[in-house]
Amino acid sequence: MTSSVGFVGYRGMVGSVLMQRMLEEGDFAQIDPVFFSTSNAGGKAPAFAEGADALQDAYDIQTLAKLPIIVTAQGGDYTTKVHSELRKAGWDGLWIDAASTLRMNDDSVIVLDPINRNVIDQSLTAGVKDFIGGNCTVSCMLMGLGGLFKNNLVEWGTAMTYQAASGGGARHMRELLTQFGDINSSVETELADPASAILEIDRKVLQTQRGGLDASQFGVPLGGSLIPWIDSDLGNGQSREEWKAGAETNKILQTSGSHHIAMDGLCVRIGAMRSHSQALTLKLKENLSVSEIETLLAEDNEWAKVVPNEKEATVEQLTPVAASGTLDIPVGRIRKLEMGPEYISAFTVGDQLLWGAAEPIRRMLAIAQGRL
Ligand SMILES: NC(=O)C1=CN([C@@H]2O[C@H](COP(=O)(O)OP(=O)(O)OC[C@H]3O[C@@H](n4cnc5c(N)ncnc54)[C@H](OP(=O)(O)O)[C@@H]3O)[C@@H](O)[C@H]2O)C=CC1
Ligand SMILES: N[C@@H](CC(=O)OP(=O)(O)O)C(=O)O
Repeated sequence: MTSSVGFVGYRGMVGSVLMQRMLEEGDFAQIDPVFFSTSNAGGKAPAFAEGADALQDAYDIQTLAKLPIIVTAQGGDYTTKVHSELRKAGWDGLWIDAASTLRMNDDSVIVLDPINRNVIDQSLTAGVKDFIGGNCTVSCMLMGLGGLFKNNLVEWGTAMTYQAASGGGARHMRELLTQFGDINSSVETELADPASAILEIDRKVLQTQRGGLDASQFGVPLGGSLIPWIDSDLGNGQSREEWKAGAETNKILQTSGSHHIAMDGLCVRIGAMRSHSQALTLKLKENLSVSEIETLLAEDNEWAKVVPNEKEATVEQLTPVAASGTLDIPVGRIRKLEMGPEYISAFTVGDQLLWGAAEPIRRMLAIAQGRL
């Protein structure tokens, strides 16, 4: 039996990855999809959805309200505008959303089922209606290190992130590539001549970075540089992206009281394309051996892939290039730190469009429909 589901934002970057995953998994076999657009109501439904009706207006509350489930990857502004109107109109369907807007509301659940399936199931039973995908960095960290977090073994942690351009959206990815191209062009002649002076190349590159690059999306050049601030300024020295680490980790795990896990760190944008990486320092509650830790991580979920803390394996398997386009979450560089036997390092990488955005909401839809 099929059931109707509304999809908003299906053609954006996150939405496209979501559609691709749903097609790969055959999810549409049990869904009667209704596609919405904020810009092209009446236009053709996407080609992959044979037989689907024309695009509906994503701001038409009456049409939306006929659906038992709405999945959106349209963005926070859309959620802010439409979600409250729908609820005010009495709609009590399930709202499954990639945007951060509703994440920390008391009546919403952050979904990452390999980590908090119990919370999701209890919430569905209790009548919760808003299920929201987590921040990409937080979701990827918990997928890689779930074996420690779920077993209540982490006292506190810091995450120093290396976040890809895709976190800003498609235009940011294009800007990064254009910058790389323009930097290369500015020294093309010198690069072709093996005898040219490297300091002259360096001078010209810097000159291009400082004045000759289009940086309208990121605000400052990212190609050949980095940006140590992501999302808004909370005014207390912390960025909003950094705040999410503690807030969302604890909400996903439903920690309370003495089980609260202090999580903080610095979030940095780097010139990677679509996988976010992070270097973690964790203070554990117990003195576990490295092999015990690796076993816990490897056994926690089928996507966490422990990479031995050796040079060759690390440089081959623990990078954005290795992780991008896959559901694997490589986790490595696990070793005891000088600070004491309970202090460990770890490094993890995850495709922020898959586990970081589309996959948790795809799976939430399957759970809500009893398919997972
Ligand atoms: N980027 C990320 O890494 C993450 C994003 N999110 C959330 O998902 C939201 C959507 O992000 P993202 O997918 O990057 O946003 P996009 O900008 O790629 O897409 C959002 C919407 O823009 C409209 N649009 C206008 N022009 C185009 C075009 N040429 N191609 C495709 N779509 C177009 C589409 O709406 P329409 O069809 O109605 O015109 C689309 O649904 C974010 O705002 C955020 O809340 C969550 C986690 C990670
Ligand atoms: N802020 C993330 C992407 C994102 O959309 O995060 P959130 O879903 O928490 O707003 C990044 O820039 O890498």
